[in-house]
Amino acid sequence: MLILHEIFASLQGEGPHTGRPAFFIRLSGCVAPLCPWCDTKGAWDQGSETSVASLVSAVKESGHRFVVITGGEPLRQWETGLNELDRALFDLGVAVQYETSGKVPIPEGICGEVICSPKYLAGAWHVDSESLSRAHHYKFVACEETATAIDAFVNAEHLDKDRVWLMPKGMTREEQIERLPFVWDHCVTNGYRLASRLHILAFDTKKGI
Ligand SMILES: C[S@@+](CC[C@H](N)C(=O)[O-])C[C@H]1O[C@@H](n2cnc3c(N)ncnc32)[C@H](O)[C@@H]1O
Ligand SMILES: Nc1nc2[nH]cc(C(=O)O)c2c(=O)[nH]1
Ligand code: SF4
Ligand SMILES: [Mg+2]
Repeated sequence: MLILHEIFASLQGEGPHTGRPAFFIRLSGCVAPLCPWCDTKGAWDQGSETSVASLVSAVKESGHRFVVITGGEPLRQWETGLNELDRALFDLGVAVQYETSGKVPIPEGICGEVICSPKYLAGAWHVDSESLSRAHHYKFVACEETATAIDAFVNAEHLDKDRVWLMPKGMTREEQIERLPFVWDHCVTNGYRLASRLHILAFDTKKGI
């Protein structure tokens, strides 16, 4: 059984697959320390038990061939059903992409592609550094206060800059637009990729999009 917050069809709004039609599965619950600026706080504790089989059926019925599994922190449910969902979708030939903070280890042998968004909170990084190497892309939440810490982290962990994405911090359209030039310049200076938050630019704070 998985604890599910919501499912919806949309476009991937962030990162390397931006603009790609996607079926979203948002699992419930996160792990400490929680991000004070999280734009999905409702997923921290609101959810209901849902079987793997019913989620597989929902994906099949949707007709989508690309599934984004997010949260909350989805990988905390790996041993209680997510591993079965991962394998079932792989067997169906559906492409899967995970959104994870990396606060919990990225499981060995995971079939889906992993986008890890390491969190810098209260002056420290909260990411399982062993599993960093299992991530395919790194997506940092960037603002004026975190830019230097991101640079230091990328260098210390020897991350491949071609797989490093900076995404402006901001849960509203206004914040996104305001911060975009700063993050753009920081990407130009440091050779990172820029990830917009297209769904926020299109729909602002609307939920389930
Ligand atoms: C809600 S999180 C869920 C997945 C996972 N817990 C994580 O943090 O990666 C999905 C994405 O939204 C990003 N995010 C959440 N709140 C944000 C904000 N206020 N500004 C920019 N990105 C944010 C996260 O960094 C992550 O890349
Ligand atoms: N459209 C859209 N794209 C997204 N990419 C990652 C999201 C997430 O909340 O994990 C997200 C989301 O909430 N909506
Ligand atoms: S790790 Fe992700 S879901 Fe959890 S509080 Fe941070 S941004 Fe929100
Ligand atoms: Mg989101």
